Amino acid sequence: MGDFYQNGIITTLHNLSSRSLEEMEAELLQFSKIRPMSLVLPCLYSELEGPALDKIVTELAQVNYLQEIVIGLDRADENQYKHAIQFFSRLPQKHRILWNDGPRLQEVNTLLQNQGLAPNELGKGCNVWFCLGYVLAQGTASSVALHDCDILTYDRSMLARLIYPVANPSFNYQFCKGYYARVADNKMNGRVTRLLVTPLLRALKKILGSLDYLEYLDSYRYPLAGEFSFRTDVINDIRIPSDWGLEIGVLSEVKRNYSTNRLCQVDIADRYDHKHQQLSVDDAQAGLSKMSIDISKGIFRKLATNGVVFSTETFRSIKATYYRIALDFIETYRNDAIINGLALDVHNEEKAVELFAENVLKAGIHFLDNPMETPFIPSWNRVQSAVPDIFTRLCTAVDDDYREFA
Ligand SMILES: O=C(O)[C@H](O)COP(=O)(O)O
Repeated sequence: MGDFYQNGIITTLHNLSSRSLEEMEAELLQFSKIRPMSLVLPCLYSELEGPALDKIVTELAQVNYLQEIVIGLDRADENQYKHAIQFFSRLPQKHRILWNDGPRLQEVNTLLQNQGLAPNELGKGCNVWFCLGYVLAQGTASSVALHDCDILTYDRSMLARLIYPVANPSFNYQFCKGYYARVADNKMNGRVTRLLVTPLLRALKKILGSLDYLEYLDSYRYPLAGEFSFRTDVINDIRIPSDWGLEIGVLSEVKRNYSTNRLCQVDIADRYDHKHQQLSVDDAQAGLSKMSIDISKGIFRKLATNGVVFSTETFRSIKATYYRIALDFIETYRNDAIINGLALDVHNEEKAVELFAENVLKAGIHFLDNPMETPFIPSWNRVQSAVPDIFTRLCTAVDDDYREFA
């Protein structure tokens, strides 16, 4: 059991009791009569062959309060799509798979591309965007949860706790972010969150002063968590980035659209482990290196829309300040690890910080050189106004794929 401290400017919902999952699920089932709930699962075909997703599906098969599950399937050919239909067939809930690479959804994509409305980068952001469009098109869910498909420590209480704050009709939340400690195999993980995001936010506060946006982002205990939930109307007006800035981008968008007392975070698990990517020191287009560049660019871009003026010199100071603060954080993490009997490889931590420091500067310079570049996919409101029958096209494509191959 943790503490009950409220940090920052959004509500934190802690895990303070040993309340049974069954009791919580019984409540969720009641809520579902007033607020039908949907789950969105963005996944890669390779995750169907990995160790996490099979257990996730087994757990989800026991959930009785979900009205539908929408699975976004990336990087699958026809046979793999057919296999996916079979793989998910043990879900008793109504479920649909968006075969993103299939000819029907590709045709929808081309139509959007011709109007300049399609995502300009493939990946999780694009996958999530199409899934959310499909949820809107169905028009029946009023609360939606979304989580990653590589969670090795998944159990269905994660979903119950994640969706509860936006499912309980007596709560006023529009958006809720999950948090947890990424500790596994006796190690502290979450390298980008611990070593890039938190020290970068602290460095920016030191240089730019205590801006509302920075205080807000710093309130999230795990800003990069891929687990969040929201009321369906949030989808209409949200612009999400197609790159690794997805998580931070969603946090920025909900802050722009709602007052902070409609936003919260919830403790969803004691432990969390997932697939780990390479640091990728030699390739800025891959792994945690690309992630750190996309995230830094996303934060700088958002600060610019809040009136902050950047120059090469500012970015040099941000890099230097970030570097110093991040090194101090390594010491903090090291001591936190020691008191808990965990391992922490200080050399690897410093290697990551050196790379992230370079990338903070790279991201800054890139932003100055390309001020008009935007990874944002248009909101569904805008797409609907440009292509009024987009939802019918989307649903028809997904349903026809299913009919043809199921
Ligand atoms: O959450 C993070 O910081 C990144 O996803 C990297 O996580 P990892 O260090 O646990 O692989």
